[in-house]
Amino acid sequence: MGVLFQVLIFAILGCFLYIIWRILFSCWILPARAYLKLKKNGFGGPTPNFPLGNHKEIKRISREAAAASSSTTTNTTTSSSSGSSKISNDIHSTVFPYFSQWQKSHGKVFIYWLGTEPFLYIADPEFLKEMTTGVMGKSWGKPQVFKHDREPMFGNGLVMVEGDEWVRHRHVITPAFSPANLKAMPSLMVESTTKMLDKWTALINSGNQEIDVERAITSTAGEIIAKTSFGISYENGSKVFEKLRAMQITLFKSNRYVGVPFSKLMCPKKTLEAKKLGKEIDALLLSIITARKNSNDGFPQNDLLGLLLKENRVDGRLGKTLTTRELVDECKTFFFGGHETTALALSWTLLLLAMHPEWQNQLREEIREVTGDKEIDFSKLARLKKMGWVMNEVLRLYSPAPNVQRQAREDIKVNELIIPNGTNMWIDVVAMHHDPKLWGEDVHEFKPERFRDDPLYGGCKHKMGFLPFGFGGRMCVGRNLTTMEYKIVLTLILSRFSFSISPTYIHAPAIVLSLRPSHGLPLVVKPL
Ligand code: HEM
Repeated sequence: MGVLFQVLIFAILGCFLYIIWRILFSCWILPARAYLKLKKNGFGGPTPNFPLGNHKEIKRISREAAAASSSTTTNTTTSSSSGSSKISNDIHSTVFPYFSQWQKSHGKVFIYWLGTEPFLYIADPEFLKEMTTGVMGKSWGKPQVFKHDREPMFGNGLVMVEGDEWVRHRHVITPAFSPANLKAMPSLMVESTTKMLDKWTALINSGNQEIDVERAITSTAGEIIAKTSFGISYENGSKVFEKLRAMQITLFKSNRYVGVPFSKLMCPKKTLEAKKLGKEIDALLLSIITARKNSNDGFPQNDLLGLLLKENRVDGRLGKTLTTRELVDECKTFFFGGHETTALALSWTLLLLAMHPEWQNQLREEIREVTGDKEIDFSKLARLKKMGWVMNEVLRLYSPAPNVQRQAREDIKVNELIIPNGTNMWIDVVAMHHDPKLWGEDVHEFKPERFRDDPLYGGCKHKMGFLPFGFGGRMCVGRNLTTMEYKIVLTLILSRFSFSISPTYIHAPAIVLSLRPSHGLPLVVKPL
């Protein structure tokens, strides 16, 4: 009995010590090792504290920036219905105040810490080029530390998968976005946009001239992606959207301590809530996919789901196919990645065009030249050149995807430096898009003509300095679809309405995963 008891005590003690060792190893020893390796390479950065890393400082700087900007809100709010001179496009220090502050002391490449996770911050395009040259798309990882938060949103969809799995997913999905396959989509886009604009007319006729265009466009972009991805109505798709939105707010608006050991246990309610919403979305999407697979008429629709099902790309016997479970995750990715970013690109465009009525006129003129007062001919969209410049300039100033993330899956050599396997990277797109050294002293001005002689890079002094759709093999798969939607929706809006900024608009861009206007975008809209 006594011996048995002793063995039991030793076993319990052994387990306890093992758990303590595991915790110390992953929370302290591993991060300390990574820290030393990065330090040895000469990277500087703000001093971290265990176990919060730089979270405290991030929160302090954000608080101070918010207080400073709220005291100047009255200044940035427009003073007249058409006035806009006080809205500043210089947004980096508002949306990423801590990076903006740290850049001043540590330069454009440094290390900061989210909890016990070191991140290499990069806002230097030359460093980015050196680092990424020779690393294939499939060799990049996505930071493990974000996966927990992003999993309910994107599952194991294209945005999250890595290695050979990423190659398989990308191989299956890319053809669905080819220009030939997108041909069926413009009519769906016109239908949804016309419905939105008819509502605007009705609102105006009933004496209401102010419209929150961000809300309206987000809803329309949702309807468009629901139709172009799944051939379903907005009414059916809206259930998915409501849950996705609720999940986004739960995950990204709360005070979560990402990277801090056991931080998930600190907000168990939110973690469970996000998991529950994720499961509900999966069930809804699975029922849509199953209904399509079981439908007698095969997969006639040319929406993204139809294209993937038709070509035996799901549950097929060929090696390069997706399982139904994987397709659910891809659908979630299209739903989320596909509507919010496009809606934001359009919303920020309307803000900038409201500030620059001369550009509204220039675009209207171009539309007339290209369409000749007829309905839009989709084969002519590429001829809307100025609209292309405007789109690029908006994506530069207000990039809906404000950063790109990577994690090294092997040691990466950059000249004499070694970035160790496992290092997280945060590429600050907003910083590079607002860097006067890359764009000139007029960097914060809305000047679409930058892209006249250099349509791809807008005269940026470095080709890696303009990254609205990311870079390398993992560049956005939906950019053709988005450009088509952008040009169609904007053409229809400009053909029917002119708009100026409402006096109630408050300029407060903020990051909630994407770059959004915090208080919507009320515009004064007038029929032409
Ligand atoms: C203005 C609109 C859009 C912007 C600004 C945007 C931006 C981005 C960015 C920055 C990335 C990350 C690239 C990287 O990691 O290097 C990305 C990836 C991706 N985007 Fe978009 N996107 C837009 C529209 C869309 C649309 C309409 C869809 C689909 C319906 C879509 C689907 C995806 C997918 C699936 C990926 C992951 C690609 C991969 O990792 O292989 N995006 N996007």
